[in-house]
Amino acid sequence: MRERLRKELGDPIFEAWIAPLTLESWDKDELKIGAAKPFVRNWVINHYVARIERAFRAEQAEPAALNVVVTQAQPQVAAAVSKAPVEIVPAAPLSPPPSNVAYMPHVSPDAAAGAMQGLWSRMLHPQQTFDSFIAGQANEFGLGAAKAFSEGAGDMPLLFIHGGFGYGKTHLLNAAALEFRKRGKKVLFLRAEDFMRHFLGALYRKDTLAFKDELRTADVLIIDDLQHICRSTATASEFLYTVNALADLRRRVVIAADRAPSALEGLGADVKSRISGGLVVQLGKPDRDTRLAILKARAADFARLRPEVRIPEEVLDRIADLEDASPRDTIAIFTKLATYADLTKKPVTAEMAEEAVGMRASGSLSPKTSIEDIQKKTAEFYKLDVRDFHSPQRARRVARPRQVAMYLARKLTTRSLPEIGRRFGGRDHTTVLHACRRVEALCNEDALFKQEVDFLSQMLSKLN
Ligand SMILES: Nc1ncnc2c1ncn2[C@@H]1O[C@H](COP(=O)(O)OP(=O)(O)OP(=O)(O)O)[C@@H](O)[C@H]1O
Repeated sequence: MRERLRKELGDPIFEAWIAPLTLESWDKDELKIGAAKPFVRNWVINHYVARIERAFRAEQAEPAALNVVVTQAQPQVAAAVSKAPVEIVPAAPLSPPPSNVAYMPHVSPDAAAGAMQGLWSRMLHPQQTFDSFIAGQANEFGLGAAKAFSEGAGDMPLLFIHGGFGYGKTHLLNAAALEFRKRGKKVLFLRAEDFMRHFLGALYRKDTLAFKDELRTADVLIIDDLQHICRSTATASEFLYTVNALADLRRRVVIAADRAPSALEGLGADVKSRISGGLVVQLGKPDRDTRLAILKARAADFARLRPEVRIPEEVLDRIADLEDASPRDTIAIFTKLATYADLTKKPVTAEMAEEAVGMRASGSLSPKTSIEDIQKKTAEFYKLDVRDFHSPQRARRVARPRQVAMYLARKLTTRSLPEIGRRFGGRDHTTVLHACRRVEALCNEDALFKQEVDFLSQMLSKLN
C-alpha cells in the first residue's frame, strides 16, 4: 500500500504528507489515521483521503469509515497555516516513520499480545442456554442439532445455523459455547465483524501469522452474523483458511447467518461449498404456541425479579397473537409493558397490550418494515445502490441518504442503535445516533428535505 501511494503521489508529496501519518486505531471498522497537526489533518482530508481509501480498497481492506485525527493539538500553528497555498511545498517529514512502514504504529510485542487478547474477550450470556431455548416446530431441529453438535456427536466439523432476524441464532450459539466450555473446550466466539477487525488489525501490524496461530489454538470457533464477512475478500479468504485449518485439526466450527450458505453474496464458491458440506440447519419463525411459551418464560423470569408486578396471562396471549413477530419482537413488547408496570406501579391491562400490539401492526413500529425494505426504497429514491449504504464511502451523495435510511430504520423498526449500525456495514451505534440527530436537525432547517424524509417514511409504512 505504501509503495502504491508513493508511486501515485511521487516521492516528495508522499514523504511530506503521507509517510508521517500513523495508524491510531482500527475499531469497529473505523480506521483512525493520526496526523501530527490540525493543518496536516485538514490537508490530508482535503487532498488525499480518497486516494488513501482507494489504496486500502486495492488491498481488499475496506474500512467502513476512515477518519483522520490530530494526535497532538497545536492550535496556533493550525490557525496560521490553515489557509495553505494550493501548491504543495514538500517539507521534511514531521516525525519520520521507519522507512518500510506506512500507516503503521510502532507496535510493541506487548501491544500485539494485547490485541490478540481482545479476541477472547467476549462474555457469554449465562441465561441463553439450551434449557432456556423454547422449542417448537420451526426450531426444534436446529436446537437438537446445536445441542448434539456441542455434546460432541457426529463427525461433521461444521454446523451452520441460518434464519431470520431475532429467531434465536445467537441464543443457540451462546448455548453451544456454554456447553463446549462446560466440557473443557477452549471456545473462541466472535461476530464476523470482530473476525474482520482483528484480521485487518493483524494485517496492518504485519503479524497475520500470529493471528493465524492464535485462531488455531481454539478447540471451537463460533462465528455470528457471517453475512458481514463478505465485505472484504481478503477476510473471507482468511476465514476459509481458518475453517479448513481447524477442520484438519478435527476442531469444531459453528456459524450463524441471516441467510442460507448459497445466498451469501460476496463469498467465493470455495467458502460456500466448505460451509454447505457441514450440517446446515434453518430456524423458522416460531408459531403462536412457541411465541406464547417464550413470553411465559420471560414473564416467569421477570416475576422472580419483581414479584410485586403482575402481568396477566391475557396480556401475554394478546402479544403472542402478533402473527409476523419474531421472538425478539414479542419479547420487546413484553419488556416495554413490564417496565411500564414496574415504573408506574400500575397494572398492565389487556387494553394496554392491545395498544402496544396495535402500534406495531399499524406501521409506526411495524415488525414488517424491515431494514432491508428501508435500505432498498431509500437507495431507489436517491438513485443509489443498496451496497453504497454498507460501503465506507463518505461522499455527501451517499452519506446523506445513508443517514436518512438509518433515521428511518430507527423510526420505523424496533431495532436497537447497535443493530442498525451493524446492518449498515458494521458501523458503530454512535454513528447511527449522529445520523438520527443530523436528519432531525436538517428536517427542521430545510422544508424540502423534510418532505423527502416524510415521503419515504409514509411510503415505507404503506408497504405493510
Ligand atoms: N426459541 C426461543 N426461546 C427462548 N428465547 C428465544 C428463542 N428464540 C429467540 N429467543 C430470544 O429472542 C431474542 C433474540 O434472539 P437472538 O438474538 O438469538 O436472535 P438472532 O437470530 O441472533 O437475531 P439477529 O440475526 O438479529 O442477530 C433473544 O433474547 C433470545 O434469547
